[in-house]
Amino acid sequence: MNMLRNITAGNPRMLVKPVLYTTLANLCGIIPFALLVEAARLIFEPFAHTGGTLDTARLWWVCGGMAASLLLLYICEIPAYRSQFRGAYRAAADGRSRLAEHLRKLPLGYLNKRDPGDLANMMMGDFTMVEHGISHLVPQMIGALTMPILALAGLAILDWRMSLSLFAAFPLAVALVLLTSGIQRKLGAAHMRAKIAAANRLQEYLNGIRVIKAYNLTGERFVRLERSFKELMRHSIRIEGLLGPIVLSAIAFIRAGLTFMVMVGVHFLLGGSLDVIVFVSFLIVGTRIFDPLTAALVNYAEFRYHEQAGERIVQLLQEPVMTGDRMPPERHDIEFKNVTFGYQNKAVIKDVSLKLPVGSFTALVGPSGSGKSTVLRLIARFYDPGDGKVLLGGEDARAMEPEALLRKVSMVFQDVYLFQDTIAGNIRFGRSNATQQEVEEAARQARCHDFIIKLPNGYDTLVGEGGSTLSGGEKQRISIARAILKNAPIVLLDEATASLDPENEAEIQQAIDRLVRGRTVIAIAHRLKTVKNADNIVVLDNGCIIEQGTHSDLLAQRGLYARLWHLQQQTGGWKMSN
Ligand SMILES: Nc1ncnc2c1ncn2[C@@H]1O[C@H](COP(=O)(O)OP(=O)(O)OP(=O)(O)O)[C@@H](O)[C@H]1O
Repeated sequence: MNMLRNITAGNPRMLVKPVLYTTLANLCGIIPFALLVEAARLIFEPFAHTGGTLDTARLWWVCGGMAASLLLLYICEIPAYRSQFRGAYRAAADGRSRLAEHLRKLPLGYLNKRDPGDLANMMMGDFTMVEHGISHLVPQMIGALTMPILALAGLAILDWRMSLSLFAAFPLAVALVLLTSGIQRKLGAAHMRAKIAAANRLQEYLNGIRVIKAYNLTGERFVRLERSFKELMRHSIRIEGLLGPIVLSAIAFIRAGLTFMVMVGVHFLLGGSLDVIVFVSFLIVGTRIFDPLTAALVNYAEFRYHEQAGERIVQLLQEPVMTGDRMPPERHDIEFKNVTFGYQNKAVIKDVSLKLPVGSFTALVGPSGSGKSTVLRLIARFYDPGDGKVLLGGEDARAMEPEALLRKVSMVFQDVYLFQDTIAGNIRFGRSNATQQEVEEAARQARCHDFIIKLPNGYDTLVGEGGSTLSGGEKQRISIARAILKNAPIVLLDEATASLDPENEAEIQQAIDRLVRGRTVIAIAHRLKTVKNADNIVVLDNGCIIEQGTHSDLLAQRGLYARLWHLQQQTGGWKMSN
């Protein structure tokens, strides 16, 4: 049952139709075969028994029956074929959507632990294996087993001794395959790991191609990629090299069964206890069932390998998603109550308590790695705190439905991701049902309308994956337009202007001013002048709040903020660092 659950990526019920239709088609496939045996019996009858005559009328009926059964077989095979392929592609398409949905609901902490290439490989590669399993391996195995099982039953009626001798070695072949299934599984798992590692290294190579070129890491120097390919080659050779002899030995056992049956048959024939026609029937059937049985064994080994791909999907689908089903309240103040949080074991936010009243502008400043981005991630509930609580409108965010909570939050980060879509489509990610007018109004407020209409296709211009066809400043403004369109009451900003030229910076600052008006805002600031007017400036150091207050309060305290302020005043103040 586990195997069936795995090969269908957790949905074994979808096998019902393909299995039923395929079994039916295979049963129909037995009819011409049985008629062939009957035809052989009729033809050999006159030679086997003195005085026997050829029953031509019956022989013609048998021939007619064979033709009719071929037509029936064709009719049965169509729904079988359709259900196999429809089932396979539907299972993969539904499964991929289910997994994508599940990934979205998993805590970011879980996703961070996994290589993105691993997940991409699972989405495409593992589901392709599931498709192949359902469309080819399952039906082939059914086909390969139906005929021999029925033949065994039919032949046992004719002569049980012969039937037994034909299948005598079969249990040995099955035992060999089953006993080695542990080794097969281990080899399959190692091969799959090597395949995923190679896919990950390839993705890393492609993503980092600019750095690789810039540092001349191409060719032999990029050994990681080469090593992963060689490792994959080694595992591929090992799996074939070890599994091949096992399957070949099993096939040899089946072949031995056929030879054994011939020897037993000759013995009984010479002893007079076996009818020559029965012997001929066994010879016809024996040679015909050899191929499907061999195919069943090869299929089984392949099936176990494909099943592991499904198992990986099933395991991922069982990872617990973020809990919480309460709707967030209409109050939009935020409070951190003694919050402690660490990505792994080390705490990066330590006992932080902080209040962000409705409509206030709070700035987070502090050295690199002090935990500013982590505070934003906790508000958006990308993670839940280890200790303490994050309250939204006075209620614990942990009890809230993560998606409903995210609807309350707009985020503008330094690295903007634009999807491979039109500019309008990208802005509409803020609110999918927005009209063109609303999209353009948001773009105007975000100071990007003017550059958009100068593009060849205006709002319908396609931007590449990751937004690579636009400048950094343009991408930033589109992401602000997106946030303006979303119109959420809470805005999280990771200082967007840090790496831009002054002209772009001024435009983005104006766009941000429009975005934050009247909302609860928390902004990470690297340059202190951008948050001089904030209602509250919170200074973080090593995960702790060491100072907070308005700009003038903090200058008066003469602490870290005051020191950094003066430093930035003297240097023209770029990004703050340790
Ligand atoms: N996904 C993660 N997994 C593990 N550790 C992380 C992760 N993200 C951040 N950290 C660590 O947590 C600490 C705080 O990181 P955070 O990004 O919150 O700091 P920051 O103040 O925003 O830094 P910066 O100003 O450089 O962006 C750092 O030591 C960082 O290395």
